[in-house]
Amino acid sequence: KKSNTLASPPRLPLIGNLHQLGQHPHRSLRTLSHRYGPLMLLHFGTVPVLVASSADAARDILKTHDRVFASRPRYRIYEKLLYGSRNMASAPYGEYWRQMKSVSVIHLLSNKMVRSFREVRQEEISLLMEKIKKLSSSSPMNLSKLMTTLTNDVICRVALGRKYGAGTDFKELIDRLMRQLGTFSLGSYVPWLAWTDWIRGLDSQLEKTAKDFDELLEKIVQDHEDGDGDKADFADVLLAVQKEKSVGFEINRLSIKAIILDAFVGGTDTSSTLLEWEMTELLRHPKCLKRLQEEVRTVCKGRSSVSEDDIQEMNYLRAVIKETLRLHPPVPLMVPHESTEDVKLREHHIPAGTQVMINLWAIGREVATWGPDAEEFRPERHLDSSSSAADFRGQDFELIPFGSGRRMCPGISFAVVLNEVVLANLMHRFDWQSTEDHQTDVAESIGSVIRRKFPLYVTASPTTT
Ligand code: HEM
Repeated sequence: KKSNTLASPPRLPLIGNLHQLGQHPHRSLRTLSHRYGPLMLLHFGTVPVLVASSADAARDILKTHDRVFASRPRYRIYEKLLYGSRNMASAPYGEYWRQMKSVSVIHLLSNKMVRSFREVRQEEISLLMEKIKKLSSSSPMNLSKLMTTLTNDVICRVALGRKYGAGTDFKELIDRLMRQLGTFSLGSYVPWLAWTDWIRGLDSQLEKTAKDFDELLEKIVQDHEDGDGDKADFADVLLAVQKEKSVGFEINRLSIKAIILDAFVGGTDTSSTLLEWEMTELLRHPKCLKRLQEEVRTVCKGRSSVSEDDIQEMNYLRAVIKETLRLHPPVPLMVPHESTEDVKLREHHIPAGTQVMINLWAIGREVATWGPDAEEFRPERHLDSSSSAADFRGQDFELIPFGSGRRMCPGISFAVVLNEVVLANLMHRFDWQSTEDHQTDVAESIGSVIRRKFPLYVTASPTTT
């Protein structure tokens, strides 16, 4: 292996390695990496794609050469659905992205803003608890759906100041958007095959979704301009930033809508998926469920709900969350990156314009890091500080479910606070049982956010203490 060409699985003309991705690319790519190594070069159509499948390879890309790999590929689907990629998540690396990011980090997703939405979280959790209580007396309930509604409602209130439930079909619209973003478009990789997308009718569907979404966002922003503006949701804050012109760049209407869109695209499915997998794994591991319940109930003895101040003392809760993020990173192949310059990576020459996929799912299951029981759900491993005290905030490359480096998820604090307090309340208030055939069901959906293939049905009974 002295040559400095990267290992590549054999490819077909035209489509390259696309046929090897299968239904679940994170799985197929891991299998390929066992044969071709933690750093391999594939071709999606004619596009070179570097695939990293180990913590070391991820570190080389996201830390050592962070700046070179900080851009995003242009996908037709993103261009169509996300304001010509003028949202933060799909903007190419450069001045525009930097400004969008600084507006988000300073004004929308800072710890101070996250704290300011505490009441929103509490209210929505109370509503969820009421709903579950009502449903608990009848047949099994669809917990997946309840989790989706909760995260949609929280993000709606935070971003837009109110829920868009009955009356508008906002939920259907988000659903449609997320489904289409996850659609694999052959035309993105084989440009001269773009007509196959057209034949599939994809293009006109994408255009319709983009138009529907834009009309809705336009109306919402308009409402905020006309309103009294005493609340401080994302739309209010962005309009104020626009007025002040204080960030040194003029944020226009389109950027405002694109940033709001980012919160929905980046925050809704990811957050509900994590809750879904946490409950799935806990139900499959009753001992863990019991231990977590005991912890939560001890800390919150005598109180009817868990508050955010209580979480501090819940070590096992944090271990359960970490373990779920390890085995089920909601975005298993991260969001694709692209290099902007030629670079030498471990003796290999990587030309500018190479796409990069980091297989977080494979990294979380590396035996070299996690030991022979890497495939097992065992939260205890995170309590035993000697073996692995890996944090998931981007410093420890064995566990980077939110990415790392310049493009790392800016919504991490937002997501973690919500996740902790929802899960703790679910544990505190109810006893849980899965319906039998779902006990072992860990089948996965397709798309870029990987949730359960089938909804999680459970029965709940209110705790008596
Ligand atoms: C459990 C929840 C979440 C997970 C697992 C998650 C994961 C990720 C990952 C893996 C990336 C890509 C990082 C990279 O390319 O290097 C990302 C990017 C991003 N996330 Fe999250 N995320 C979550 C929640 C959120 C929330 C709640 C928001 C906003 C309210 C958000 C907004 C974004 C944005 C805007 C980006 C793009 C950043 C950029 O391209 O510069 N995410 N997220």
